Amino acid sequence: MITVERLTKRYGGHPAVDDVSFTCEPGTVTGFLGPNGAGKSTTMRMICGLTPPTSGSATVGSTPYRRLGNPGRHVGVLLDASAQHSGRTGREVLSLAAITMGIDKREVPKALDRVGLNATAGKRRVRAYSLGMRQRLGLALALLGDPAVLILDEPANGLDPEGIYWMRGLLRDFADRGGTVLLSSHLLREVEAVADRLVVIGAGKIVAQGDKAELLAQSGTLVRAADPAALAMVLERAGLTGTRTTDGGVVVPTGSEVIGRAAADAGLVLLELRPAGSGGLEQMFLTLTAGDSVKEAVR
Ligand SMILES: Nc1ncnc2c1ncn2[C@@H]1O[C@H](COP(=O)(O)OP(=O)(O)OP(=O)(O)O)[C@@H](O)[C@H]1O
Repeated sequence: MITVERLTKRYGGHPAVDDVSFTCEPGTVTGFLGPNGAGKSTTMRMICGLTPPTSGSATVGSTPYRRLGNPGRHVGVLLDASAQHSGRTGREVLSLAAITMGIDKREVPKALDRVGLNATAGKRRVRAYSLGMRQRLGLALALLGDPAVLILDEPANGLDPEGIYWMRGLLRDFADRGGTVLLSSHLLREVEAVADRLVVIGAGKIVAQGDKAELLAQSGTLVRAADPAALAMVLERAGLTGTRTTDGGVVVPTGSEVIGRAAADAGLVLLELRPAGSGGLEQMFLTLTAGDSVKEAVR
């Protein structure tokens, strides 16, 4: 369990993280989503005791990270895949961590195997690793102490599609066995595929959070008509404001019945009328965290 209460971090007068509160429950994957510079890394660094908060608090299993004895046995952390000493081999990185955590070194080959790094990769120096291999090594390190909680900052960066699919399976399995996962990304699709809950942050503030299915259900109705101009007029007359999707539909923040009746009254032929689902979440993400960097996030 991770509990974040009113965390705030100011740099100079600028709030990088502003009054952020959320919890991550055992058995769930929480997707921490926001565009570049939104405050995800700063929040995670505060949870892990690396950045002191200006105010507020964070606990892992009801204890502040810095007060955890042998923290690697409680929480696995991957904040920066390139933080490892580049002159060490993957095996050495894990062996040193095993000694620090009091873990049998025989666990090291198993840890490498768990993340798809073979014996040859384990003997190579980290400087020769691709970013994807570094992410895998970082994940092996996070999992080495058999923790109940995982905190991962953009772990899919540098992984190829097969690697991303593999990682989703690993995180899903970890949560299904009772683990708690907090996973950040600036890519909606990446998080949406694996998360049970979403926490969306924009400019340091939480802009939405909740159960993924509930957020999807709240995300409006997608409507598409044979005559888009006539649909626009019908919506306007009904006092509804929609957001155009890239493929010609309109997401309207209301239920399907209101739109269906308005269209029927106007004799308008509808081609599609359904819960907006992930398309709506995409629109919500764009609206809530409006800014240029967000355009990249929904690709
Ligand atoms: N050490 C620091 N000193 C000053 N400003 C900082 C520092 N660390 C972060 N910031 C600022 O805080 C804000 C939030 O940054 P943060 O790295 O937490 O965002 P992020 O959501 O993780 O983005 P990204 O995905 O780009 O890493 C940004 O405006 C950033 O410039």
